[in-house]
Amino acid sequence: MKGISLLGATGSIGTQTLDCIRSNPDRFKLQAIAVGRNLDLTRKIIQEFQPSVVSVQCKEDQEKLRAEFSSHIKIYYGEEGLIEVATYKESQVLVNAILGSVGLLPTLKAIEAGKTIAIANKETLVTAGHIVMAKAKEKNVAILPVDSEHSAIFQCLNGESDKEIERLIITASGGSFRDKSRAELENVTVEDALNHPNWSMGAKITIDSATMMNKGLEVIEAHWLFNQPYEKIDCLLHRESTIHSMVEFKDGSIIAQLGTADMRIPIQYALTYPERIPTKSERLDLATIGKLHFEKMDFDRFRCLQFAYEAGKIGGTLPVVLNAANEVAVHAFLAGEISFLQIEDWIEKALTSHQVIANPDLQTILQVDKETREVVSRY
Ligand SMILES: NC(=O)C1=CN([C@@H]2O[C@H](COP(=O)(O)OP(=O)(O)OC[C@H]3O[C@@H](n4cnc5c(N)ncnc54)[C@H](OP(=O)(O)O)[C@@H]3O)[C@@H](O)[C@H]2O)C=CC1
Ligand SMILES: CC(=O)[C@@H](O)[C@H](O)COP(=O)(O)O
Ligand SMILES: [Mn+2]
Repeated sequence: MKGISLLGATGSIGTQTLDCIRSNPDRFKLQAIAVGRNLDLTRKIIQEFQPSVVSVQCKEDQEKLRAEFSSHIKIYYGEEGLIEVATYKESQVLVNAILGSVGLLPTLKAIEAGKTIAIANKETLVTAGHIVMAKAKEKNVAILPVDSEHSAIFQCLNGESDKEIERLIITASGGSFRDKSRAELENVTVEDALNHPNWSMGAKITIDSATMMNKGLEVIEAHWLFNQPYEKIDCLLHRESTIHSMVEFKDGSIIAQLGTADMRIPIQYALTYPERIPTKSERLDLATIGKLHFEKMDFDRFRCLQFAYEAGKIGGTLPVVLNAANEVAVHAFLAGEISFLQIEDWIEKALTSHQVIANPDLQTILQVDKETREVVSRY
């Protein structure tokens, strides 16, 4: 039986992880969960899965749940709670499906505690990939990708050594506005942006997909997970999201991973790796799909992707700024405070005004993250 700690249990990846656990009660036991503010769903999860540890975002909610549930369930809140969940002694695996850079610290603590990490949260690797991967190596801890593209690349690589790889090819759906010109983007609404053509996901990543920042974050994530230089990481527009990503090898062979747009497949693979077991997911029917389409990525059209490549290549604290500015700008867009195109303006302004610090330690990363949020919130 594999004990699982789950950060972000009430979210899109979190609830799909619960579905994988629910489908395999003989294999997995949900031991600990962290959630944000969705108490109604949290109550249901506690009743169904009876985790030993629960963490909520704020003290007020901790008090509410403490009054409702038996003292056998330990209820924490805030950063301390995230760490309690991530390092819970009965869990072998941490699924990091929380939103944003708040996922970094608990992940590092879980690595120190020797937990296997199933990582969906991109922000952890984007902001501190050098620290996370070094710590994982030191502690001999596996970092297993959940993000569909990275799971695809992981499966295509299947243990091939670095020197066999010619390039990684990350596919991109193009998001909600892939058929709009830049002029047409001037007046798009939040509702339009949240209408992803292929995937059902949380609001923030759906906006990232529309700006192409999601692909930018994935490029940086791939750089760290697969130890490849940015020059060997390409993106390809593929509107069907049927091929989740590919690897081209030295001999010219390209290996691709395909599947339906159902995150339960990569989530479950991270939980059962190296085994594969059945899922309830719909099967891919290529004869019905008929055709797959591919287009070159347009970096003028999708400026956030260009920003991410530049930030990744320069490195240091610049990816921290990229991520924090993006989180604040997307939040402002979702709140109706700025337009869609202002998201990239805010990110560009934050990047160009930042003095890069090379090889930052954890404290510096957390400080730059905090300062960037403060600065960008005042734009
Ligand atoms: N959705 C997808 O298909 C994919 C997502 N990812 C990545 O996975 C991560 C999660 O995405 P997704 O599931 O879509 O996001 P959602 O917005 O659906 O869920 C986010 C989760 O994090 C919780 N949360 C947010 N802030 C805090 C906080 N400060 N403290 C504690 N909990 C918090 C939310 O709690 P609550 O709702 O209770 O407030 C919720 O459980 C992101 O990094 C995303 O980029 C990667 C690949 C695919
Ligand atoms: C499901 C998943 O992994 C998302 O990151 C998804 O890939 C978003 O798709 P696009 O960013 O390609 O629109
Ligand atoms: Mn993805």
